[in-house]
Amino acid sequence: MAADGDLGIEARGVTRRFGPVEALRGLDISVPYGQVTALVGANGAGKTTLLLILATLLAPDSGTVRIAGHDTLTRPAQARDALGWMPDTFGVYDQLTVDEYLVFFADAYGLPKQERAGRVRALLSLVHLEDHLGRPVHALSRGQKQRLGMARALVHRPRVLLLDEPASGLDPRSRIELRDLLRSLAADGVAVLVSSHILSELEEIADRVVLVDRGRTAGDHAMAELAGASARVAWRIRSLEPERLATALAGLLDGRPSMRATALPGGTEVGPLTEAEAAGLLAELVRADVPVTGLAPAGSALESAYLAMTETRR
Ligand SMILES: Nc1ncnc2c1ncn2[C@@H]1O[C@H](COP(=O)(O)OP(=O)(O)OP(=O)(O)O)[C@@H](O)[C@H]1O
Repeated sequence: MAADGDLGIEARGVTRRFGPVEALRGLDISVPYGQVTALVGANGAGKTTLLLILATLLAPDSGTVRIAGHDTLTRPAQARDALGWMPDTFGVYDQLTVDEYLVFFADAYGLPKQERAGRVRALLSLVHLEDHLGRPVHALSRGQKQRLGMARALVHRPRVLLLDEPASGLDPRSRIELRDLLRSLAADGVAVLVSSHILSELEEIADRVVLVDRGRTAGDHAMAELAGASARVAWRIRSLEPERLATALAGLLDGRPSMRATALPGGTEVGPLTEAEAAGLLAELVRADVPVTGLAPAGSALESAYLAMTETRR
């Protein structure tokens, strides 16, 4: 566990209500510097509410929030200086050009005038929007707006970065670039907190996963622990004789209700299994003379872990 001084974000016992809805019910979260932490949870779990509170845009009803060591209630300006925020929806500055938009935020953060033009150019190049200089923001596509939002969040070189669903509108290449950018920011010591429903992507980006369930923290895990050899995931098995495979699997899985076998166009999905269990299953299929031509993990380990964690609580 990281020491207090290593934490870019530290929130304790955060509650927030909207009328009768208890969006947050005593949530705790710690986000260390130098790591990407993923925030995952079902629709309505409270992720956006938490991010808005961390970004000082919404006040909690109770609890404490520290950004880069600054209490957001007593030292909001210092907290804001330390953090970059990329919301899931874009702002209301559509009439500005792409560069005017970034200059506006550079000014708002008090960037010295002589640094401004260089910083704006560097940011546009970082998010691959340099060809859009001078174009109005409203003429950008959704994904391009998201990339501009990323540049905006980084204008003042924040030590803490909050991103709400940053990959939702991005094309495949931009997603890979976002992943690389977040990894390099973490390598530079930034504390990154990113919420997303795309678990297979988070698996490649995040060092840690915080699971939010109905307004509370329901788990805090190192990705290596969830996605390592001991993680249980679904496996895809191919056979020259699918019917024989199905019969053998039905026998082998009988009496193991937590295990499923589903025939899919690309093979039969079986699981969840650890690597050792998958190897054991393969040996049994071979012993039963099933002509197996392939066995490989299917889907994402984080997805399986998420489904297992949310299942056990219902
Ligand atoms: N401004 C608001 N007024 C009323 N209720 C709200 C408001 N904002 C959020 N809520 C409620 O608070 C709960 C948490 O919402 P929140 O947007 O934080 O969830 P989320 O985890 O971000 O969900 P999603 O994955 O769908 O984006 C939901 O029940 C939602 O309906």
